[in-house]
Amino acid sequence: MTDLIPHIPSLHDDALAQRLQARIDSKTKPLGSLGQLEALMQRLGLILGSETPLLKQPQLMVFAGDHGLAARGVSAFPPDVTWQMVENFLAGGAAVSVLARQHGLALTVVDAGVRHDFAPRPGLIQAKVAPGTADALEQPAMTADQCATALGAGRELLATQPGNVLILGEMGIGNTSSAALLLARLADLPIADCVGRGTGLDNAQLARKTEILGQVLARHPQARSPLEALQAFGGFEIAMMVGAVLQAALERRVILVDGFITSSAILVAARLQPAVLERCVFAHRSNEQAHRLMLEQLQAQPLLDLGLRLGEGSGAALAWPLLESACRILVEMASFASAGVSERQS
Ligand SMILES: Cc1cc2ncn([C@H]3O[C@H](COP(=O)(O)O)[C@@H](O)[C@H]3O)c2cc1C
Ligand SMILES: O=C(O)c1cccnc1
Repeated sequence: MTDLIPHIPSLHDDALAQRLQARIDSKTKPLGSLGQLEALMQRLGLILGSETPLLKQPQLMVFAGDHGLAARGVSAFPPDVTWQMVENFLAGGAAVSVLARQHGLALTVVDAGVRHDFAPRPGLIQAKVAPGTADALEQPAMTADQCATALGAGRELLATQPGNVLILGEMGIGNTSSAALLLARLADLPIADCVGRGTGLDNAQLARKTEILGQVLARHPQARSPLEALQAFGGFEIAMMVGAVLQAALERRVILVDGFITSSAILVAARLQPAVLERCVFAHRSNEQAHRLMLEQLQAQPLLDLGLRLGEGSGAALAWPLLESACRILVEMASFASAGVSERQS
């Protein structure tokens, strides 16, 4: 399994960071006045290794999988919604489909483990490990082999994608449960702090979900390493995202992270290879309550806070133009010298 995990070196480069800062500060604006966008310019410049970074052929990849645990009623929606939404993505009707079209993002849906047979068509990658994970209350969601297969497939398929940006999205009824379990175990937090309403549970349903997830954690006391936790709690879409993220990090691509579930894949990847985080841009803070804690664990400053709680990659697609703006400003904006604008007096 460990040969599936590449070493991700740190991007630390003081000289480039200083050149980037000098370039940002030379622009025709008061120092620091572009706020968080300036930190984004630094980050994109360091990831792409340039003072004038160019974002090329961004790939929005929606990883989909079903969850055995969903049969326990941990979601407000039935498991069939997973495959039905995959059809909706491919037909161009989902929120993320609309946003991808608006921003010219290539949208690919990856069947990592949906309990449904899809007809092959453009925009769909068939990489099904199995038709859904096992019920984590009874056994690990995946076998060690399945977990390794998902990681390897995620790495391989990312390696065949063009461009230098990976935009993460996901679909899988029940997957806020997997994300909550991963957060609870890997950050050693109480499950009550990690659980959320997902697709819209009421108070009684939330209490039931918390109870079930507490039992799942108790069922797998030995699953403490990132890979053991991933195997125990699932799902296939999260495991495949971990593989894709590791490969993207290795190839020095920008990784644009969406909400709570895509962040859980980053949490696993970062616990395996911490320098993954240097390649990540966090699009937004989700309304799934535990995303705040998740972002703290990842020491992440999200760009947006719009009260979204959808997933699919929708928040990442909405944040995409900010990345484009950051690069354009670095490349196109005039400096005090080039524009002949007077500098600050004191
Ligand atoms: C129609 C519909 C579209 C969605 N698109 C994303 N999700 C989101 O909801 C699911 C996670 O919430 P839970 O853990 O409560 O099931 C994931 O599939 C996620 O992407 C959706 C959910 C629904 C119902
Ligand atoms: O933040 C997310 O990714 C999220 C939150 C609720 C439901 N589905 C996804």
